[in-house]
Amino acid sequence: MRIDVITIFPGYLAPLREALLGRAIGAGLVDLAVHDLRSWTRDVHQAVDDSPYGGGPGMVMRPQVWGEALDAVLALDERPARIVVPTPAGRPFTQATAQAWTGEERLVFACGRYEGIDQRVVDDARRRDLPVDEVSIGDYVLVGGEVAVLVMVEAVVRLLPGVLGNPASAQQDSFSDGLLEGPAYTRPEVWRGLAVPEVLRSGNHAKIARWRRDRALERTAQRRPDLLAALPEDALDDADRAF
Ligand SMILES: N#Cc1c(-c2ccc3ccn(Cc4ccncc4)c3c2)n[nH]c1N
Repeated sequence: MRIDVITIFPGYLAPLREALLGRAIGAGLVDLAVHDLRSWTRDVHQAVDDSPYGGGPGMVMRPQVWGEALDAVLALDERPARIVVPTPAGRPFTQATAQAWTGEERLVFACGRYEGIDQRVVDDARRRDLPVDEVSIGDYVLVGGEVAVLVMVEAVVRLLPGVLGNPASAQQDSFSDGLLEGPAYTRPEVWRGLAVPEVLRSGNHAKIARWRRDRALERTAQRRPDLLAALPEDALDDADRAF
């Protein structure tokens, strides 16, 4: 997978070259390119924003600069790309989104700042039949798209084959089966008077699996009843319902 990020703060994306993601790049599983939006400005001040039509607070990012930047970055590689525009007004970015994007050959992230990017940039891309997703990582407001890109790239890349040491980890993630994952424990057996649940030390794999499923159902019911309500009919078996 090739990942391109266009931003006025390239340094914000430096963490993508660290740790697990850095190793995925080093192993050739991911190609990452970060581009400074100001490279496509033509004025001495390298202006990327202007006042909003209709008035209101803040500034809006100029369509000319973004249009030229996206055209140039898309032309760098012939692989088909999905354009991703983080925005507080976007559709929710979820584990399902991350999973779906693992099938993309290329992702191009457009990081806005100020009050966002002139809408015509997205409209122009869509009318050219380019796939564009306007997505939000959560119901809170950030200052720009860079942090959202860090979140989304990590969520996607960790799912790519060969990235995680043990692929089973991803299968047991929260949300992978529609539920939150339950509690985890490691040595010592007793810590500050708190013991590891006995069933986890029993060696009885059927009992352990049942206990873990019950804890996941319990935690999901307590913390995210919306996820429980959204489960498909056949997601819960009789043992689950008995819980
Ligand atoms: N994904 C995501 C986001 C963002 C986000 C993303 C891109 C931009 C570009 C500019 N801003 C600042 C801004 C824009 C409009 N209204 C208010 C503030 C951004 C915020 N905030 N919260 C999220 N969950």
